[in-house]
Amino acid sequence: MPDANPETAATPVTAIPGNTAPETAATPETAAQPVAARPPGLTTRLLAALRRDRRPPEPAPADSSAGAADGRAGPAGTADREVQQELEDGELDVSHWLVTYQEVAGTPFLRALRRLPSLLREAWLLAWRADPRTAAAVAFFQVAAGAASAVGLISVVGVFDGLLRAGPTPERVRAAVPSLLLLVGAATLRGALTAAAAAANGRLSPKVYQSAEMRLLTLTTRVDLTTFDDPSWRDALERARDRGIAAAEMLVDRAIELATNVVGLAAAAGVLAVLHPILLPLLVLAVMPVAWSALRSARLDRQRVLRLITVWRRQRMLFELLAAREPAPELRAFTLREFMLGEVRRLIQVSTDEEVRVNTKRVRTSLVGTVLSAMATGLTYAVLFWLLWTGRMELAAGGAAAYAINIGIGKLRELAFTANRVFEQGLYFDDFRGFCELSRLRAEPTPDGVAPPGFREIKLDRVTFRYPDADQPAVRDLSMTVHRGEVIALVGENGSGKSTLAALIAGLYRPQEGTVTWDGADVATFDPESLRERVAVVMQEPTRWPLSARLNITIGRHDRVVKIENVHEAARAADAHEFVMELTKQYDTMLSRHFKEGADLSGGQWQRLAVSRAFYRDAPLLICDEPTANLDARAEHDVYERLRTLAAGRTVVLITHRMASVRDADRIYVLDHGAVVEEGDHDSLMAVGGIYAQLFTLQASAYQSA
Ligand SMILES: Nc1ncnc2c1ncn2[C@@H]1O[C@H](COP(=O)(O)OP(=O)(O)OP(=O)(O)O)[C@@H](O)[C@H]1O
Repeated sequence: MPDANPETAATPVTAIPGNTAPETAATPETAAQPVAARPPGLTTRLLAALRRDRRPPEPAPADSSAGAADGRAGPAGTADREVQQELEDGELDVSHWLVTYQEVAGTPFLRALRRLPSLLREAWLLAWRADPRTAAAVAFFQVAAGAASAVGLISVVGVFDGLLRAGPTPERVRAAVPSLLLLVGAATLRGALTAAAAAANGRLSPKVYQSAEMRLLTLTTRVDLTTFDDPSWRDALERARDRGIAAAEMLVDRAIELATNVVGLAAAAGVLAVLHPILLPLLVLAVMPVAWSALRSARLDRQRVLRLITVWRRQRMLFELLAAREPAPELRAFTLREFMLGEVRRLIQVSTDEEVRVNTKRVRTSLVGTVLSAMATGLTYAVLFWLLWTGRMELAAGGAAAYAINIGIGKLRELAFTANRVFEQGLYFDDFRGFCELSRLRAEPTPDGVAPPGFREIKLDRVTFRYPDADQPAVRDLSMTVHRGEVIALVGENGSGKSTLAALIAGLYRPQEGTVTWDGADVATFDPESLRERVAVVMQEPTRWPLSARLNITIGRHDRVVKIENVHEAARAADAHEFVMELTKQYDTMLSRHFKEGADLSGGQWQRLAVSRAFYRDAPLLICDEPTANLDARAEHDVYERLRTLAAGRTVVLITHRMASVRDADRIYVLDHGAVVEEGDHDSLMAVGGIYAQLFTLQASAYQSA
């Protein structure tokens, strides 16, 4: 899979073998200097503005207008410090990439090495779960290719033995031929097996990715709805989605690479051990500078990522802003194009400077490493010559040993790099695993009970519900009874708990205290899916599904065979039919500008579609959370007329701030701070002269004076 993250996309992470050298790694502080020395940019100020938005307004500094005018000086000059403070406070969290990279950069090699076996086991399990047959095939081909390598190496001994024995040259060549043929055969077989392994891995790799992606989505869609309001879960989701899925795939790929290197190395080491045991430690000695330089180089790379991660994140944010449709009109209206592009250029310059700086360092590292490596290899060969000189080794064995040393050094070098990558991917994969574990714990319970097809009454008994991390309950100690066929209205000021109460009635949230019962049966004993089958909801902010107009209605009951007359009926009931018929392809029009011939709708038209969807669902309980907030007066009137007709035989729970729309409701509940403070029909509530009467009179007088 191509890596979609700018962080990694911009990072050719595969370290370059031989890219060695002792280096004085720049500290993050020194590297951050060029970034900090620049004037604060747009994103910095955007972030600072965001922060200011969330706080009570403060008196503007005297020079604020000047600062805004030049876009650099004045209050913007303090923006970097403010944002830095934000980062330290954790308000603007950029940490999840940082955390992993810090961990990678700081983990000692030996500790990383100890983790390798468990990571390899994980990789194997991932591959096995995704496609056991292909995983087994990859393993078989890799091991067989390694065995063919070993045979090839052993045959080299025979070739040297034949060529270097005493006697006339034609005879020596003849003696070497069988081993040479074996060598060619082994090399051919190894090539074929490696190709087969690559082909099998080509099948396995996307399957691992898909299986990880599906696992993530399955668990995400199964969690309790309140989990979406839990910041730690969202953070875990972001980490798992951004890097975890790709890490699962890469972990398997890197693990296969590692296994291949291990088999190849074992073959070379085996041959060397047979030829002369002292050659084994010599092989390790020869490769040490290479392994060391590989790790140094990788560490340099990680430090670069650490330094640039915020810059890349800002770049990505700006890129999305510039390429998205929603901000496009404002970008033009405020003639922001050049200004924003200038900001992007500035960020690109920062990262380019850093890339150049690190690349120069890596080249220097490589140079020193190569010299050290050459010296160590020279030492290995010196010992080999000494063995030959003193007659401790045959000349033929010496030739084969030189060949095996060469191969072994290559394999060890690759091994060092691959082990490093497995460890790195393992850290990201831990994020994925952590998220899966967390989501399993937060999964919604699925009891065996099935909700009845209908109900006579729904009863809430002393229900209290609190959002995660909220100080106060959104609904507190609330009791009410809703009967079949009634229209119930929930009114109250913003934040009084109406939507939360509606979600509790719909079974979308489970109360922490108290019970919700359908004809006496606690809904907590029902499979939540079966309960929701009986409920239709018009959300306050209905989802704008990027599907055809027809599907936008029929997904209300997606498992029912579509009859076009039912679709039209639902659309007419919500006043949506007329405008849909005016679209280019009527009900087949894609409702997204991202598609060819796609159309977008106005806020009110989307709302009418949402109401149509709920009508089409045809459920005994209909919950409408401000279904007409975006509708014009006539459409609103029509929708309420139809709601009343539709309510026959059903129960409608209506939330609205338009008091005129609720006066015909059978019962009106007035909420305040999550509790019912008034209850009754319009006339009785007006007679009481409480909150309802005040709100109603206020709106009525506003209309009259308008
Ligand atoms: N997802 C959430 N996480 C945390 N708190 C929430 C969440 N949704 C709502 N709240 C809080 O719960 C309380 C009740 O919110 P709710 O949306 O139910 O009110 P409402 O009466 O429907 O408001 P409005 O009229 O503005 O739609 C408010 O204090 C709100 O801040």
